[in-house]
Amino acid sequence: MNPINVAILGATGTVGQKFITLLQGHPYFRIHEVVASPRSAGKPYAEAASWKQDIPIPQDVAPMVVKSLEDSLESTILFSGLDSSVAGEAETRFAKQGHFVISNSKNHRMDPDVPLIIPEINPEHFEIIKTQPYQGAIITNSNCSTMFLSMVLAPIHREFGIEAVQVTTMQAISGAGYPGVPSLDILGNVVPFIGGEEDKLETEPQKILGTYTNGTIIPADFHVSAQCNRVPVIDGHTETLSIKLKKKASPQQVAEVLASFSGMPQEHKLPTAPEHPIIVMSDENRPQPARDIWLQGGMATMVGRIRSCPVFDIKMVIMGHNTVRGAAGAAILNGEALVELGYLQ
Ligand SMILES: NC(=O)C1=CN([C@@H]2O[C@H](COP(=O)(O)OP(=O)(O)OC[C@H]3O[C@@H](n4cnc5c(N)ncnc54)[C@H](OP(=O)(O)O)[C@@H]3O)[C@@H](O)[C@H]2O)C=CC1
Ligand SMILES: N[C@@H](CC(=O)OP(=O)(O)O)C(=O)O
Repeated sequence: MNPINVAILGATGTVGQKFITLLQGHPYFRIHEVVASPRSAGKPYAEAASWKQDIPIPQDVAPMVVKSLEDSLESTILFSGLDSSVAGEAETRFAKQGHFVISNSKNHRMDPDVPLIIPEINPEHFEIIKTQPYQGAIITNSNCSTMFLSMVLAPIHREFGIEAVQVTTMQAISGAGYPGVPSLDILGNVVPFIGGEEDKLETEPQKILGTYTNGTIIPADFHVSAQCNRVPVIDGHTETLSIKLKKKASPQQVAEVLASFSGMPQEHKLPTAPEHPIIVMSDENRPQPARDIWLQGGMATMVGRIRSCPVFDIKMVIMGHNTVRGAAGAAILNGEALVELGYLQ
């Protein structure tokens, strides 16, 4: 396959930098354009970005002149890590122009004709892009905490049915972008509020686990109650859950269903797919963000402490890399699925 040219929208940001890192040597995609705010536009990328990754800025990207949202773009796929203040209007405009926009931003996630894709769970939802009034399309991935939550709820819901979920998050500071949360607010502290986050966790999983019929996504019918906290961890969102099941199951049965879960990315061996999307850990003090986020290249959801809940039925701890599986890696996997399933004609 000839490499497909891609642009990174919001290329200088936390998610944008992760896109650039993860796309090095990608077998399908080649970075052709980088786009950011008027503050960065016109500068070489290396000068515009406050680079925070563990590898140097790739040599082919460093001298690229940053474009602005007003420029016309040449790339087929636009991976978007745009600030949500500008993502909504810009992504619509680019889709109208014929680009395939694969977005991390919240703006279009709940639009009725926009799929909210986790390809292990709902690749059939891609079909809805045919109903969009654009020459191109908009495809979204979920909020980062929703990603790990949905990944474990999907196999449990399929096997046992879910009535209700209570989730409490401990979210890393990289989730707030750069420069993000001031150091004096977060060092030695926990902030029990992340604007808009609880609403996303309470609505996005039902759309992802919903049923696609006749051009509509009918949301799954369980309730989620979420409480979200920012904690002084650099990368890795941890969540504790209690789940009320429709059909009773033992912790052992739940663990088996989670450990054996896989989907379309694994069947098609997509380049960014983790071999095992869910890793069930047996040590009683795992998963931990400082130890476990890079398992399966940062693309897995780690699960531990699966046990009975005296109030609901089952409780557990889950964790994943928020800027990889929770953001850039998820969007790249969606791009690979889009290509593999033949939607990019
Ligand atoms: N961090 C995470 O873990 C996750 C983030 N997301 C979402 O991804 C998106 C990006 O997040 P993140 O990378 O953390 O944020 P950052 O604040 O780190 O980066 C924001 C990016 O948007 C660009 N931008 C800001 N204003 C404009 C503008 N007026 N025109 C064009 N570009 C602009 C910035 O460019 P410049 O540098 O020039 O200002 C920068 O490249 C957000 O919508 C966020 O909600 C989703 C899931 C997880
Ligand atoms: N709000 C998330 C990151 C994020 O930007 O989410 P969303 O894309 O849903 O706005 C966090 O703070 O960790």
